[in-house]
Amino acid sequence: MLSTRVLPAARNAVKTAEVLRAAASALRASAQLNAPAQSRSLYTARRPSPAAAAALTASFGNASRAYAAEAGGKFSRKKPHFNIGTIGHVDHGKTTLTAAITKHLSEQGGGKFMDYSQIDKAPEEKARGITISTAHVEYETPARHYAHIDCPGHADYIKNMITGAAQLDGAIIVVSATDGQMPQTREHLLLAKQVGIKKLLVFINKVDQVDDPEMLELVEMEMRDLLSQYGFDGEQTPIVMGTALAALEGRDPERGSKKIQELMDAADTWLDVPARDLDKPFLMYVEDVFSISGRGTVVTGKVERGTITKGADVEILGLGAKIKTTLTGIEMFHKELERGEAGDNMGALLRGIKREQVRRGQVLVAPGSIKSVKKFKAQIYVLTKDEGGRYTPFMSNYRPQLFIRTTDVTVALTFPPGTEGADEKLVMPGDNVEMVGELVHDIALEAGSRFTLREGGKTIGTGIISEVYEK
Ligand SMILES: Nc1nc2c(ncn2[C@@H]2O[C@H](COP(=O)(O)OP(=O)(O)OP(=O)(O)O)[C@@H](O)[C@H]2O)c(=O)[nH]1
Ligand SMILES: [Mg+2]
Repeated sequence: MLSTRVLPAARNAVKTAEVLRAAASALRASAQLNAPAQSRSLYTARRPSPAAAAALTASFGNASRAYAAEAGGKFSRKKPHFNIGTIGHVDHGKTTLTAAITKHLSEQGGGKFMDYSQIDKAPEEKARGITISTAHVEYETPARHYAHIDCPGHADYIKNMITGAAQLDGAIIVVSATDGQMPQTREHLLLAKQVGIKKLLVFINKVDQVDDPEMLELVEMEMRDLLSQYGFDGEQTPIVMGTALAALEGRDPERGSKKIQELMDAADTWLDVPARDLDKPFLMYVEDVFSISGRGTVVTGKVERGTITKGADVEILGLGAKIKTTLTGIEMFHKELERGEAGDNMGALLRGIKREQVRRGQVLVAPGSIKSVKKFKAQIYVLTKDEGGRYTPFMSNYRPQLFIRTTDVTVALTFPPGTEGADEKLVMPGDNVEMVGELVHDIALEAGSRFTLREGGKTIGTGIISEVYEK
């Protein structure tokens, strides 16, 4: 059963993640303080990272993971957790559907009913200096535990999806039967694709307002076309038609609650729970490098994902390097370990590597699991001046610093080839724009990597990579 304590806790997801990060860095700091001066430990005195880098390297993906962990801790951990959301054009019924789902599932013991007004007054959260209003709602089916995100406005969806402040593993795109697909239906579909959402569900809402069954068929056909157009599975994607309002008001069960049940059954079966960080290929970012006499070169940093065991082959990647080596020792808090895993801050002893061969900004990875590239395509949200961003627009060939993990590299941003009027085109503060980036040094990047753009000491944008180019 749902605990009422979960909801306020969940709303504070971002804050919670901040606290967790602060705690983690305090732990690290104390580990350093406790290190004996002449220790042969892998943890020797560490240079403090610049404050800016510390703030920026914190990945916002963590916020939702912390959120999931926190929420999950109070539910049955046996159930897989899934981050779902409602997306779609203004007024098509996203919030009504969210409320209807909680009502329907609460009647089966799958959570607490949240009425429309509770969801609609979404609290504001801060992510990377950006204010986002997001309602976090929770419920469970017999198969899964869901955290559901509903945003009050189009701008909030854009920021949320790009920053990943409340990451979506999958989404329900709501489309009103009276209007069919509308501009934001398409924009949200495109964004969903760009941020790496693999599968969607469609809910065609307000069927009570349409008498002509052919009209409904048409909306469905159009949606299937549109899904395919944006690279989703237009044929197989479940499309459920119903009325969220009837479900919420407890009338017309044939088109109300039964359809909500159908939608949740489709969510349980069609939407795949993503691989947990632990199951992904190993990646650790290099924060610092030491030479320990008699032992060799040690790098310290955080394991972003995957697991590693002593004796495993790894690759040092980025900033011009691609070096195969073997990890001959793992240490955490002055203890030698056999295994490190996602979330650990560890020291890694590398065989046959000179101190000069490895540096901050590179990564240690499972060989071949990620590429180091200079060029990529990304979806970027440009902060407004009220969000601490630029006061003025920028043009093609703008060159801010790109911050990712422990490094920052100058990037030249241009419009994708074929963009009309690219030479005169302006990017305004507040815009969501797709751009091609070219870095002055190569770094390990892949689709889904999130980054921050800074200029003159302030954050001016945030982005997510949709594609990398090897040449
Ligand atoms: N007739 C009818 N009206 C509905 C249905 N679902 C929602 N509505 C109404 O449509 C209007 C918009 O619903 P919301 O749930 O606020 O839509 P939304 O997509 O969350 O809107 P924004 O958050 O403003 O983008 C409200 O007046 C709802 O009562 C339905 O199934 N049938
Ligand atoms: Mg709404």
